[in-house]
Amino acid sequence: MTATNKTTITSPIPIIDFSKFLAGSKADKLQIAHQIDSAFRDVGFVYLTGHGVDQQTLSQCFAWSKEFFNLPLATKTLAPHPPGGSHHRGYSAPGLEKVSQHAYDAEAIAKLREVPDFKESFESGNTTDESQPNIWLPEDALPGFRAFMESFFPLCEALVHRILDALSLALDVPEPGLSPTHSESLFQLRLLHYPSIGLEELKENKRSRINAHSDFGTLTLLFQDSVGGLEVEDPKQPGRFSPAPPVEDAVLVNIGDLMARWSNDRWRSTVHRVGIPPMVGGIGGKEEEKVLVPDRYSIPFFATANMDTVIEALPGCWDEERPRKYEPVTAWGYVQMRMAALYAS
Ligand SMILES: O=C(O)CCC(=O)C(=O)O
Ligand SMILES: [Fe+2]
Repeated sequence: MTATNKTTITSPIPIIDFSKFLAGSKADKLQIAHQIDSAFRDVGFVYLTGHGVDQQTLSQCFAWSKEFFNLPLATKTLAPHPPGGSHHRGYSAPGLEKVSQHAYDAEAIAKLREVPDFKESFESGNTTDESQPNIWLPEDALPGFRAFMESFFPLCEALVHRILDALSLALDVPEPGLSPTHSESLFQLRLLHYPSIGLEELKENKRSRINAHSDFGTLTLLFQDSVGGLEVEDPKQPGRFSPAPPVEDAVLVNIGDLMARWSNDRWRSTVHRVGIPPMVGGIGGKEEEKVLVPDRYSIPFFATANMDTVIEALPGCWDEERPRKYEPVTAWGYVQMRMAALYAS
């Protein structure tokens, strides 16, 4: 089954009922693990329903996100994201971060930053992560926000671990599988707000929502509101994008670059971007002149492996016919290289 939403936008991304993995028999678990494996091989993305994070909690998370971004700029900047890319926590105002696709030299990064992403974000990590302490607003600026985010974080963390269990089963990674490689809290919960913007600005590429990029960790969970606009590149036809519309009760899960490398490119780290939503004439929608593209809110949760994990081809991902393609690298060395490109100095 592939994804369709209420306005029948079709997408190449399959929808899988993860409750059959979470609570099913051994045979059910194996079946779901193989389905996820095949989605990650084909498109690098999968929708999971029955993922165990309840809808009410998710609605609350979106409501908190809206409240946060509705605060005056002067208040939001009381939790400022530090300059540079090594401490990825706190609030980033529109225009600060430009997502780049494998551009490491200063000139290439400067060029990408000419079309600013028009979005603002708030990042938080695990409360126990001493390498990147969280940066919160003073409690009285938005009472309850911190407590909610601290309670939402472990729900996403738990889901990532169960998806890693499924992947371990698919590859026959010996017990305890991949889950322990994510035991040290290198996760990042991001609240994203794309403010309402004139359609022409997006069409004429004066500003973008989020530029085409791949994620650079292992797995990303993405919860999105009903606005749409997320698009994924066809791995077989670079430059051709199809919609990844919001699907009721589903979390979208995708592979990041580190996991693609770890799997010896069995799984794809697919390029994606946020463009004009179908409802105002984006890919898959009707050509209609509306002046304003509505606000979009999304909540990605990024996972990566413990920094000392040596990333070298996983079992089941290489053999004589498919030799190992990459030198071993630690997760930390790899992430640092990618982060440096995010915030040009
Ligand atoms: O807002 C979205 O749906 C996409 C966000 C995203 O791709 C990212 O933050 O890496
Ligand atoms: Fe992304």
